[in-house]
Amino acid sequence: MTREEKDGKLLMIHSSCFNQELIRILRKKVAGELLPNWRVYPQSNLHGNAAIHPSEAFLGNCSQERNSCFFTLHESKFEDMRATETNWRNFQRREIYDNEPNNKSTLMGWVTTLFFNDPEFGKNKMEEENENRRILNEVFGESSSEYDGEEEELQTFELDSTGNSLKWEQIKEIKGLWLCKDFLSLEQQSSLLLAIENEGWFTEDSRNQAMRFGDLPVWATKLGNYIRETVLLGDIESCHLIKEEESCPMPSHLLWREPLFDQLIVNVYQPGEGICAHVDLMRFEDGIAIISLESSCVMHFTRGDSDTCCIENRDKKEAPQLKIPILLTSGSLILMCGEARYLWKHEINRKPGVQLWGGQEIDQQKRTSVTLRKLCQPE
Ligand SMILES: O=C(O)CCC(=O)C(=O)O
Ligand SMILES: [Fe+2]
Repeated sequence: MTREEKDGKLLMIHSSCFNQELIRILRKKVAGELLPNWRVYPQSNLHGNAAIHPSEAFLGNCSQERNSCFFTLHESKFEDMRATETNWRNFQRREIYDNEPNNKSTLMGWVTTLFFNDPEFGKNKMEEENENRRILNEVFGESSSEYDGEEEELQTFELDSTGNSLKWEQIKEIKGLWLCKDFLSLEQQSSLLLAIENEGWFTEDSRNQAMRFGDLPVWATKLGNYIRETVLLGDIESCHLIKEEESCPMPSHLLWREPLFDQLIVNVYQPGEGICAHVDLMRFEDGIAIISLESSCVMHFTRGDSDTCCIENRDKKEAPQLKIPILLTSGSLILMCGEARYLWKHEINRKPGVQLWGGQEIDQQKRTSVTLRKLCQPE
């Protein structure tokens, strides 16, 4: 165990004006540059948000009584912060400001660190630790490698954030549809396929679909967390939409729900097999993710209600239905929110002659997809 893991440092970020911009700053500047191994998570039972070291040691209360060290960050001081990470015990308070060069900067929040090996702080009672761990598990799913039973599964699927931004493409014809082409590296794709294989769901050829509700396998929870990170860190291609909520692959009210996903479908398609045009059932909330593995395919989107298709076409008889093709390559992720989720049907027709891209027919092999959704809460 490294010193860092033993220390169980917890970095807590507080903000009264929590928004996407703050999260981006945190991800890029705090988690990405200063502490490359730290992750930013939402914190449902504390105010603001917390960045937690991957060892995800313990969850502590943020209070003066518990001897926490306060500091705040200022954009111009990041270099300085990197150099003086060990000085955080100095109880300095530094603040996070937005980064508008021409405007007066506004305070966006502040950061607190807790050092669990601090002699004063380290007198942790066992009970308290267990309770803290329970809360962590509830919020993030079990993730600590200290749990014996998970060891094997953890080894088969790791999604360590590189802290790098991945490119997101907004599909301009379909509001709420975003594509992240390089979501998973080749290595990550193989380890995800291995994790799926290890579930033993598809040992019989006749089975081509597996579903899980509620507690998802660890690898699926990790996948969900990684989706969240990728959205937060995302390199978003210049957008034609100006409204804040529409300029992000997942609106914040969906991105920060807990859990992000609690329903999983793995579909396996043999060449020629696909899925009919449909809108996903209303029992699922908004915000649906599909990860594609193995053979590429073209997914077609058509308006669910053709009457509302295009205003210009409404009066014309037999107006051609708008059909938008999206190429889903292996390792890609699409996110469907809002109109893309509710007003557009999606389908994969892998019959010969239909899977065309760039004027060429796609060479079809086996395709696997992972769909992650959140069940609606019962009324
Ligand atoms: O396999 C896919 O890519 C799509 C799956 C899908 O749309 C669904 O399960 O509802
Ligand atoms: Fe679907």
